[in-house]
Amino acid sequence: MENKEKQVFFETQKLYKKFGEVTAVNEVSMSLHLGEIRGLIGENGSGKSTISSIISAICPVTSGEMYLFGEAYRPKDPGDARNHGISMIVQETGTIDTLSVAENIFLGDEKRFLHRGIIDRKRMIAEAKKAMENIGVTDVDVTQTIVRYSFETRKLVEVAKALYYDPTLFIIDETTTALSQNGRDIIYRIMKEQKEQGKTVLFISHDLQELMDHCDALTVLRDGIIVDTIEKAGFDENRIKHSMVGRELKGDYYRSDYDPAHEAQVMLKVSHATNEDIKDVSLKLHRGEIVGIAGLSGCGMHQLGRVIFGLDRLTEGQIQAVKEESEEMIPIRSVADALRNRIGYVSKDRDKEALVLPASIKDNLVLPALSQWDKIITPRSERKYAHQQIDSLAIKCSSMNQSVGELSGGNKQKVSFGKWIGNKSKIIVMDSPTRGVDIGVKNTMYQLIYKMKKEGYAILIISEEMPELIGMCDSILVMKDGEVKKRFDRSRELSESQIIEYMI
Ligand SMILES: Nc1ncnc2c1ncn2[C@@H]1O[C@H](COP(=O)(O)OP(=O)(O)OP(=O)(O)O)[C@@H](O)[C@H]1O
Repeated sequence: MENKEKQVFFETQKLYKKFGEVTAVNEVSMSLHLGEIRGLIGENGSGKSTISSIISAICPVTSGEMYLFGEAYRPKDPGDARNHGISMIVQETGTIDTLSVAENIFLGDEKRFLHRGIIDRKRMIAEAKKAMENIGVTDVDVTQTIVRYSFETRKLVEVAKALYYDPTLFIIDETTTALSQNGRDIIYRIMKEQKEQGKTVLFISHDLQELMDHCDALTVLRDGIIVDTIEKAGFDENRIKHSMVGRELKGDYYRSDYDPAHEAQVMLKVSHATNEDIKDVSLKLHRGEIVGIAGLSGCGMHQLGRVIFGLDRLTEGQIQAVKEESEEMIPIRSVADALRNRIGYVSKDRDKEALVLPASIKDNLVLPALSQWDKIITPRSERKYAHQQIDSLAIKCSSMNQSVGELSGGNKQKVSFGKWIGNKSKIIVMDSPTRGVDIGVKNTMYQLIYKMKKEGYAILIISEEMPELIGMCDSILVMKDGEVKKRFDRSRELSESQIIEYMI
């Protein structure tokens, strides 16, 4: 049932989008009202990003019409959409590494600072500062290159950029699950402010709870078709889940035992690890153990994952991994050391660090396995391996030869995760492993992680999602200001608030 009291200002009629043989969006007709926060939910690959990209003119439509305040709306490009009052935050990083924060904010709109044929940099910097302050972020130097900042800060720069243009429709595509609680709170506050000003937010997320908490209505997509639109009064977790996947989701979401036991053998040892982001971090990861790392943005947890995989260097301390079939500990100083010693790493920044976007799904899945397979690799064994991963993770694709860049965000994440499963890596660092993954597949991933524990893998999960850490880990280390402040062992009584106390 559509909300009748508020004014409809935006409509789509029979939007249709095909990518080759794939129908991503199928006759989607929806209306948005002024002053509402509308959630868009659906399984990975159900068409959410495609619809938003059509609305914001990032992606051309195959057929169908859009109307803005009753007038036909056919934007030529994202700049044109922005001029019509529509801005979007994309799921992946939408910023350019080599540019400064200010240049990123005004990318494509530099002409607004043209003065007698040259760009007035001073004014650009002042406006960029203002844009950041508008969203309540004051600790970013807008003259610095954006690559110096964390994933979260880069996302907030995109938010500042979108809001600078005072959009009537602000589209947020699956951004919050990549943010810490602090970053999420900024987004929630902005959504509320937009609503209070009589503007509209289209909010895409896989986190049912946040959708139910913050949205006025939810539109549910399945295979490119709208299957339901539910007003707040009718929000019910089971109804939404059922509507999304078309079946009942049963069983335990996380592991059901509370036994933190693991084997005695140390697989990974971090001793007094120190660099500009982390301070004197020591931990041990045993065979068959899952250790979680919790913390707020800037606490150093993502950087800890990077040093363990040899991506970042230490100034003091060391990382050691056990040598295969022995007790000997080998120092890890580079990615090559990490791979040789069977360490895998699911990066949070999947497009830049985890995947080769133009390469096929098969090649991406097989790549890390190649250096570790000891038998002869044939095209047939590669295909068999890729098939197994695609099936077990329900990767939605037209074939294993499809390029990863064409997949939906959640399906890319499944490839990034699948790369390290089933090969010979025995120590796996997972940074935000279920980012952007729908609830059905999240469940499969948790079962796989648990199975890996039982098979003797040593797993480190770095995550902003506390229920995931509490639900899956044998112990949780809480980081703050680069240091480990507290350790909790798995227990039925452990709660989010106990952990948060040490994060802030
Ligand atoms: N550039 C592209 N080329 C080919 N297929 C594409 C392209 N972009 C999207 N698709 C396909 O369109 C379908 C819908 O993808 P879309 O990204 O809209 O899904 P989504 O609901 O946003 O998923 P997620 O929750 O994983 O982000 C998927 O099957 C996807 O593989």
